[in-house]
Amino acid sequence: MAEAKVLSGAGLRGQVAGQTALSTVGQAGAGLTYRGYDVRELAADAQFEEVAYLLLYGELPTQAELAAYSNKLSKLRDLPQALKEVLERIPADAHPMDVMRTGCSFLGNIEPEKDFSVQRDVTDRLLAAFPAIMCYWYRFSHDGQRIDCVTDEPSIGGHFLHLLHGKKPSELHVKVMNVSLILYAEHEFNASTFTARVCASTLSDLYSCVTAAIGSLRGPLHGGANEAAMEMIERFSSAQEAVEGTLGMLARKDKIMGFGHAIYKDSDPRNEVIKGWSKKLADEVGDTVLFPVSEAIDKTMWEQKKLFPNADFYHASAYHFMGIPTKLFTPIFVCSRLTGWAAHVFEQRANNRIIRPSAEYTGVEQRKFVPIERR
Ligand SMILES: CC(=O)SCCNC(=O)CCNC(=O)[C@H](O)C(C)(C)COP(=O)(O)OP(=O)(O)OC[C@H]1O[C@@H](n2cnc3c(N)ncnc32)[C@H](O)[C@@H]1OP(=O)(O)O
Ligand SMILES: O=C([O-])CC(=O)C(=O)O
Repeated sequence: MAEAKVLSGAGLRGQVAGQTALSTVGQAGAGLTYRGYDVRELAADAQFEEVAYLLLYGELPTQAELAAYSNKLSKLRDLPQALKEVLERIPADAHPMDVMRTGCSFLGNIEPEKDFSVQRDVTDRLLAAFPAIMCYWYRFSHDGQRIDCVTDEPSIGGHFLHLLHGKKPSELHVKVMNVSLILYAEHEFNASTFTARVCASTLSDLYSCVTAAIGSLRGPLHGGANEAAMEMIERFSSAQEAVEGTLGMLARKDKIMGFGHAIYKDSDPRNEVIKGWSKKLADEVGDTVLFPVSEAIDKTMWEQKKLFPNADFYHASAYHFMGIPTKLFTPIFVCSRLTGWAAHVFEQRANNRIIRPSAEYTGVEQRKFVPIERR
C-alpha cells in the first residue's frame, strides 16, 4: 500500500475548485464513478452511447431512449464539404491532436452554437463527427483517399475502426473500443476538463471550451501519455531489456509515461480493465513481446517506486494490437472525453461564476518608472 498522497502545494493539488455531480475519483469503494455508477460495471456491461447519454442527459437511457439517441448520432456523422477541404490542407506530418483542435474549431465557424439552448445538440454533433474528422484527415494525408465518412456501424467505436481500416471491424475490436471509450469518458477536475470549465465560466461557446480542452489533453503529462507510453514500450525487444531500460530511466530521473497519478495513490481502477483487454488482444495476435515488455515495466515501476500504471499505459498496447497508428491514440481519448468536457460545461453554465483565482506575487517591490532615455 503506497503512502497517502500529499494533497496540497503546487498544481492546485487538493484544492476544491468547484462542485460536480458527474464523477468521483479516488474515493473509497469504487475508485471511479460516473453519476454514482462504478466505471468497472459500466465498462463490463454498458455501451459507450449509454454512458454518453448518462453524462450528458443525467440518467441511463431506456432501450427506446438509447435507440433514438444512437439513431440521432448515426445521422450526424458526415462532415460538411468545407471541413473536408480544410482537413485536406493539413499536412501528413501534423499531429492528429492539432487536426482535432482545428476540426473542432472550424466546425464552430460553420455550425456555431447560436445560444446555450442547443448545447446538447452541438455536443451530439461533435460526438458523431469526431471519428470522421480524425480518419478523413488521416486517410487523405497518408493514403491519398477521400473516404466516405458514413458507415453502417451501430457504435461510435465500430464506426471509428471502420473508417480507419476501411472494413468492418471484428466483434472483439468493437468491444474493446467500446470499453476504452467508457473508461476515458469522464474524470472530475483533470487538467483538460478544468480548462473547459474555465473557458465556460467566461460564458464562451462550447466549441471554444472543447478546442481549449483538446489543447490541454494533448500534453504527455495528461492524455498524450498513451502515445508516449507506446513509444517507450516499442524501444524494448524483451522483458529483460525492459527491466534494464526502466531501471536506467529511473536512475536518470526520467518520467515514465503511463505511470503515476495526481489523485489515485495506489492504483487506477481503469487499469485492471484495459489491461485485461490488452491481454486478450495480445493472445489474439500471438504477441510475445509487447505485452511481456509492458508487464515487466509495470512490475519494475511498482518494485522500485511504488508507482502504478494509470489508464494510459495498457491502452497503448491494446490500441496497437488493433492496428491503430500510435499518433491516433490521444485523438481517440478526445472522442470519448468530449462527453465529460461537455457535461462539465453544462454544469458550469447552470451555476456560473467566472473562475478567476488569485496569485501570490513573487516579483520586485513597487518602483518608480524610468523613462527609456535614462535607463
Ligand atoms: C489519463 C491521464 O491523464 S493519467 C496521467 C497521464 N500522465 C502520465 O502518465 C505522465 C507520467 N506521470 C506523471 O508525470 C505524474 O505521475 C502525473 C502528472 C500523472 C501526476 O503528477 P503529480 O501529482 O505531480 O505526481 P506525484 O506528486 O504523485 O509525484 C510524486 C513523485 O513521484 C514522481 N513520479 C510521479 N510519476 C512518475 C512517473 N511516471 N515516472 C517517474 N517518476 C514519477 C514525481 O516526479 C515525484 O517525485 P519527487 O517527489 O522526487 O519530485
Ligand atoms: O484526473 C487526472 O488528473 C487525469 C486522468 O486520469 C484523466 O483525466 O482521466
